[in-house]
Amino acid sequence: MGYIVSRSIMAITEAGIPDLLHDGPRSVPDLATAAGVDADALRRMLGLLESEGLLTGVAPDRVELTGRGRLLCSDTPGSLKHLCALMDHEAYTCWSGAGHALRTGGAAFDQVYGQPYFDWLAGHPDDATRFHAAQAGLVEMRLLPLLALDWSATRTVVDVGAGDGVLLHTLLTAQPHLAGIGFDLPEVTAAAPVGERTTRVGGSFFDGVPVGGDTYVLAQILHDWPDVDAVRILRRVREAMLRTGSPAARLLVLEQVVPDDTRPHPARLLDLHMLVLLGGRERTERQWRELLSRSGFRVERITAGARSALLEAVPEPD
Ligand SMILES: C[S@@+](CC[C@H](N)C(=O)[O-])C[C@H]1O[C@@H](n2cnc3c(N)ncnc32)[C@H](O)[C@@H]1O
Repeated sequence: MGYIVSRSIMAITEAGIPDLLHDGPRSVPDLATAAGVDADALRRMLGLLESEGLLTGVAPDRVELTGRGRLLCSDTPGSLKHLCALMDHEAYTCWSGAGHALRTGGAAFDQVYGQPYFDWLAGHPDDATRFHAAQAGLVEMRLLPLLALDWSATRTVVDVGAGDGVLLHTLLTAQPHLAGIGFDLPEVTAAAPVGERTTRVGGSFFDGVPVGGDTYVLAQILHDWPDVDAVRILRRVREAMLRTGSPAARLLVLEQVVPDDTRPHPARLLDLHMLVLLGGRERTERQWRELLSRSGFRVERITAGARSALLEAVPEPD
């Protein structure tokens, strides 16, 4: 019955309740009026979330967020509000096909919606806008390991699967000597804002990626795909790097690393979500090393980050 908790968190967040509690405690009727929701239903949902440690004070009618609950506010550093938007709608509905994923090892989304997720997004621009905005909202934490790197040997960075381009924009703002190429599907690049010193290029990374970069970034891309496709993407990136011939060529992969032990870890949940949504997977360190080696890369370093690990690799020569 865990989804009753997660659906309640999504409903409360979508109704804007955490932001209404941002400045301090409020009564349930006051909150219900401000959010335009039913006061009795709100009290019962808040009661559940109080027992989950997200807030306090439902019975005395002085509702207040806890530190965990604050993660649902828009302006909390590392806010998870965007994750709620990302896990809702089609990302939630496709879990009704979890049995299909279990039987076949492939995406449940394709069975429930009749086509692969990124194809479906291309035909549903409003959902695509929500998806890319939610991804962009999570970039702030995702790119922290990138910002800590030495960028002095890089002139041009190619963000492969750049989405809205927020990661590239933030990186270029922090490193004013860099130019950027944001590469994604044509319909995504067409809808994305063009930042300063940035070129947008549309195409599929299964056909090839732009040449001309010293550093190539793959942020939350490879986990969308099973190994056979991830290797195809990595080989395309390596081809572009070898054709460019930059002496500073490096690949930066921002992804989860699934722990080898049995302790609970968000990467385990994301691993199954990638399976059900896309037929993809999260990987252990050993699996990452094997995948990159099979694709012609040598892993130089793996650094743990707050929300994503950073894998640094260089292309092996032909
Ligand atoms: C999980 S999002 C990651 C976005 C971004 N890198 C980030 O960290 O927020 C995956 C991205 O891959 C893009 N994508 C999917 N299939 C693609 C393809 N065949 N060629 C290029 N980009 C693709 C999607 O449009 C989406 O922007």
